[in-house]
Amino acid sequence: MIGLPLCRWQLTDRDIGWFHLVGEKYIQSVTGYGAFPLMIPAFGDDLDMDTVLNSVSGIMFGGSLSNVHPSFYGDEHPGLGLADKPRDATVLRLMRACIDRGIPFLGICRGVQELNVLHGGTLHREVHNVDGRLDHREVKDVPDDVAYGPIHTVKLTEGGLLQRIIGASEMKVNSLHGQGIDRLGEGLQVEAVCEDGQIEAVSVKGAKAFAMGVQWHPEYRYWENAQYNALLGAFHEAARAYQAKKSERRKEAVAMA
Ligand SMILES: N[C@@H](CCC(=O)NCCCC(=O)O)C(=O)O
Repeated sequence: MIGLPLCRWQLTDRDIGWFHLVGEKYIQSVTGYGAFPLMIPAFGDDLDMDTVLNSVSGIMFGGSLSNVHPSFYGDEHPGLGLADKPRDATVLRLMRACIDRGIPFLGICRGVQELNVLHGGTLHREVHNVDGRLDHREVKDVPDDVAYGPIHTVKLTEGGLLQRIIGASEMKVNSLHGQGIDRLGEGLQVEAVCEDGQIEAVSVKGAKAFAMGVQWHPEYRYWENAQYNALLGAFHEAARAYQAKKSERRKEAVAMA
């Protein structure tokens, strides 16, 4: 079972409460690898962590139109665009727990930004307004497969985990984000950098399990892109290994009882 943390949005003006949701492409990139998605509500401090963490063999922190609220990286200026503090609070707890317990995880787009913030890093509020940076935002008024098509090149860190998974020194990726990593969080390893210098992928140094975030969207039609498929496949492989170890430990505990 792969956990998918949900966003908490208001979809109607009617007073019928909030909606907790995730894009279907994230669900498909779980079921497509033979796993089942566990939807994790954005309950923040009220989330029953033990139930979630005991159920999953990995967590995929997907993208969202909302931005991480700057108060989570020590900036008290108002946020830009859509906020989702319940998701921020939930995800930061979950990621911390994954790292502590050695549960494999993959952060995608907003997910890599959350990983950086968890490690004390900061975000550029608008990458396109940083000197020398490309515009990393979604190209509007084009078909979906163009908007989500590979648009710029990232260089993979020589000898890094991502480079070993992909088996190349660079790859072309899609780009649909306004924010991005500014100051790198402590304990993170840069895994990929865009041609304009923007950090595009990081992993947790010395992690007990797969612990990586990428700024692009490997879940978008991953079956048509061998490199996206390799990345998602590596995450799912780590989740299967984690699950096998967990089952083994349970069997041993039963045998000892
Ligand atoms: N809002 C942040 C994060 C961008 C992001 O995660 N986009 C996802 C778009 C929808 C999707 O395909 O899931 C930013 O702008 O940097």
